[in-house]
Amino acid sequence: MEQVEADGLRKTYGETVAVDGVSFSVDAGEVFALVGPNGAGKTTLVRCLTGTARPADGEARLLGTSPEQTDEARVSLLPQEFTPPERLTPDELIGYYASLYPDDETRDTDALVDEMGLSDAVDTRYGDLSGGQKSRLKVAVSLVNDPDVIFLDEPTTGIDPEGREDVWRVVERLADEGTAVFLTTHYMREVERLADRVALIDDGKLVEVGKTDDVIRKHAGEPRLVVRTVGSAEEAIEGFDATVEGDELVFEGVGVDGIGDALDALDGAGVGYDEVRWREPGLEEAYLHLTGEV
Ligand SMILES: Nc1ncnc2c1ncn2[C@@H]1O[C@H](COP(=O)(O)OP(=O)(O)OP(=O)(O)O)[C@@H](O)[C@H]1O
Repeated sequence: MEQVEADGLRKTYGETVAVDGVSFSVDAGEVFALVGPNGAGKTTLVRCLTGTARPADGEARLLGTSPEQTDEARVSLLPQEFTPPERLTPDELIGYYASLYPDDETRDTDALVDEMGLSDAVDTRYGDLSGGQKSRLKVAVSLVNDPDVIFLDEPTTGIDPEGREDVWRVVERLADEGTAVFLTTHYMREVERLADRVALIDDGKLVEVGKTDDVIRKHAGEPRLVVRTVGSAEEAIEGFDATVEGDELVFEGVGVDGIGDALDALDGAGVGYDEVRWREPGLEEAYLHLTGEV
């Protein structure tokens, strides 16, 4: 079932068109990622969908109704700018947010604290937590009401890799349990790991929406084998379908199966090399192509 829908959504601030005719939908159990450059319109789009940037033109629907009429207890929003009071501890903060909802509609808060890796810090004041602990606590707070739809606006910014992994596991579990997750992020690895579908917004418009794998296949370009030659790359290139970049030979379009043959051919031609790199392009490359940055 479609939990979030945008149909021709448009939001202006004076002369600025922050969101410009955006349409898409997010299903239950789906992780939908929104990516785009700074100022592209991501936060504004989240605000239109959650009813905090109104009025907007076009239509936004949340759990089948307008954002203003949606049952708030079934929705959660973790905004970028959420800053809890410095003096509250995780225990107090989570307890406070849990108290805003009926008991049977909240998660087990001890389990939540544990899952977010905060058990050792439950009594530490927010102001004394590390940056990563603060971010994980904010995600934990956004989960207390066990929402059917959750909007996470850059939830892992400033978190170390281990803490990010904790957040990712929670997001995966949420989606497995049927929650619709709307995620904005600047980390393409996060999207590759979590998102069923990705939308790229640039200058207020959706430039691409699709399954993450399809978007990568369509826009990321070819894999590259890069070989650093011992002698001159200019001389070594003779007879090879490659290009020279500095002291390296670059073979475009060589898949993982082709690496052995390419190196055998170099060996056969007596070309020495001391470093070989191969990379399958991912969402990062697709993003850069789509935003015209390469
Ligand atoms: N309340 C507002 N008043 C005026 N202009 C705004 C307002 N909110 C957003 N904008 C403008 O709308 C555009 C989109 O901003 P938005 O914050 O949605 O981008 P974003 O993609 O979330 O950026 P970032 O990745 O930096 O968080 C920007 O030009 C911004 O300056």
